[in-house]
Amino acid sequence: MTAIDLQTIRRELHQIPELGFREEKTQKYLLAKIQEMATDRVEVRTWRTGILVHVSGTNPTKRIGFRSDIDGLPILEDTGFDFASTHRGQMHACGHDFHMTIALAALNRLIEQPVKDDVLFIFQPAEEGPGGAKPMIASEEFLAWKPDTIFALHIAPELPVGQVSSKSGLLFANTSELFLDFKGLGGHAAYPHLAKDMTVAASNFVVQAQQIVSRRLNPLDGSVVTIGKMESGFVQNAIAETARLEGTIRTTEASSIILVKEELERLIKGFEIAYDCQINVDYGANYYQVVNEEKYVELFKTSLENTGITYVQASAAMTGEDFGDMLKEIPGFMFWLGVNSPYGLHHAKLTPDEAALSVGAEAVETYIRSIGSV
Ligand SMILES: CC(=O)N[C@@H](CCC[C@H](N)C(=O)O)C(=O)O
Repeated sequence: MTAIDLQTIRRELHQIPELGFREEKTQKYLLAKIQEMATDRVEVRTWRTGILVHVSGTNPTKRIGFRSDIDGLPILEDTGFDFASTHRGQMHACGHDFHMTIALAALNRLIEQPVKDDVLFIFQPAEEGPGGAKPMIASEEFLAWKPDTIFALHIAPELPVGQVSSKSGLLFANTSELFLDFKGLGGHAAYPHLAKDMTVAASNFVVQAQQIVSRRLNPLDGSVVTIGKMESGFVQNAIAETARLEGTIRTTEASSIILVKEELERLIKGFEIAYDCQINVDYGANYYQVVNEEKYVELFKTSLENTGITYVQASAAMTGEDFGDMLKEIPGFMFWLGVNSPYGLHHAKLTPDEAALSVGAEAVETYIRSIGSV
């Protein structure tokens, strides 16, 4: 595939972002591209909205897995691109359009020039939520082709094009989604003393929850509680009877997720008394931390030595990834790919540089060749 093809594919995918487990158009698009390049060495299976592509090696002793996530986010795009999302309110704001394009490019090269080992390309749905990795790796389709080692990449807006980055050990945090529904007694805006105002309760809850991180957890353990969405009431002159908070918990220690949840539940009990209301909590999806195995990070670093790609040491980040659930079962690693965007991940103006597409494809192909041809 030429640089032009990569740009076209990325732009076409960018226009059709879909939320987790609803990636029907994306799946159809990917299947058509895979079909164009398939030979008798290639077998394809679908799992829900995901796809598994198996490329048989010439003399296999193991199977190498490369995973790309395929879903978008519920974010209203504001890039001004002439190839912006055609699905209003949904955007590839986490670079999964890049991840898929790079996977297709590497797949194409591996089909044209196979290695000794088998290679499995995994197009996984629902990374942003509710989590596709766990159910996918438990599926019959996946288990039939379970890789011996696995890897994945994620775009890094803050790194320049031409740079990749990783580390052994912890790369990404443990996560848990957080959904809170408040129910009190609504009323007229002019009579606050006769109502139980859920806007005030939820607002105070957001502030108090921040103190779990600063006052209840060991400061040496990294943790984050972020409320990304808040909704309450219907009109400016009525007291809100309901409120909803949506957020996420992140910790660098798997056990700290439990502590944060215990503290949240204490807070909930206190708020129910203080604000005379009911609060329902739902923890949604949980992802296990991404832990890279040193051996594979070293092999990756070595594989890049004769390319123009620069490897730099990463620090752990509080981002989450359900790829952590794959790495818990299958040894491997994940790396960051520099894409030099002035706006970060999950921003409505994320603008990764398309020059990074060929860098990503080269890094993936080079690594597979280096461990799959020996
Ligand atoms: C790389 C990245 O940005 N991943 C997401 C994963 C989201 C998990 C889940 N929906 C949650 O918010 O806990 C991230 O936000 O880090």
